[in-house]
Amino acid sequence: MGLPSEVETSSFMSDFLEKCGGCAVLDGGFATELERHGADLNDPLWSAKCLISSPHLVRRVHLDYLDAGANIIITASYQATIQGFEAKGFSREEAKALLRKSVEIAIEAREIYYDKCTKGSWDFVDRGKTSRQPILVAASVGSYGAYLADGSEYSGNYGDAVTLEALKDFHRKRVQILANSGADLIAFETTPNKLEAKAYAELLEEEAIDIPAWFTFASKDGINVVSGDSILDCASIADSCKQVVAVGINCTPPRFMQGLISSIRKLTSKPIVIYPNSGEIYDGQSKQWVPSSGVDEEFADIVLDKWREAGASLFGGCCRTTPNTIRAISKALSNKSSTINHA
Ligand code: MET
Ligand SMILES: [Zn+2]
Repeated sequence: MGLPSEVETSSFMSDFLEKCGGCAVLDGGFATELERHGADLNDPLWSAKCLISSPHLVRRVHLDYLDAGANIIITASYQATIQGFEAKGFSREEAKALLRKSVEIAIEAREIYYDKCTKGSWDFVDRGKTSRQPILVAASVGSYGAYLADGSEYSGNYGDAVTLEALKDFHRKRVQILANSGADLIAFETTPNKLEAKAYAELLEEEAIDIPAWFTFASKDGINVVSGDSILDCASIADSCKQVVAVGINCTPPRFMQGLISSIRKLTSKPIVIYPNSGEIYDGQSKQWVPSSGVDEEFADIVLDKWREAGASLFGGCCRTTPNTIRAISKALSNKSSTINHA
């Protein structure tokens, strides 16, 4: 298959959003939900450990989020790297197979869910024609800091020795594999600094990656990304990259979202994707989530309205959010679209 035409890539997300009724629902905290099912993720591979030890749980969590109303599910590859698997004693080929497996499990969950919907609901059969809720599988790519598992994921501080070329080399093979795995898009998540965003953009271009991607950044202050780089600079790197079909924020307290969405909106006309965490703060030293001193509203209707007005159109949850969060988002959005349709 050749490169998608620019027109095809640029309409990918708007076409999908139209099919979803204007806004799409993402899944919620993946690792969080694995832990709620009993997985022990205290490991350098974090959630990717379950690709080895409990793939059935990975499938279970994808299904839980699909049942909750997600239109986009994100694979368990956030902290899955060839380097990380090799450090565990896997061969290079086995490491690559584990990366592919993260996508295969998500695709399998989508098939199971579609089957269940077709068999179980009259709503899906319309005069002999089966209409299905569109579901995308997004292959997760976490940052170099996530691989280091030393807290730099949330400081964005890699030191001067880590150059643009080093970051590109670190991510290159994984991105190639995920791009050819059957996933619909690549989700570059929790991006902590401008340098890594630039590395992703250049990689997509150099490797002629032929599936779309989104870039989401994390922020601790609602103004900059976690490294202190300006969100405007980061968003403009994403905006200039033709394979990027959405730009946004993840794993950031809900209270910062409105301001960040407004900033990003000034820089790009691409769809804006947001999936905040619960508002608690991750302490990289103790590897624990601690309550924050700020005030966070629930993901209630009213907050979603503000985020929509500010310009976002894809909504989900990150760490410490659960299928209940996603169910609430899905319900709030479908209430809105039925109000609009019946107006
Ligand atoms: N998709 C990842 C997860 O939910 C994002 C983690 S952000 C630290 O587990
Ligand atoms: Zn998160």
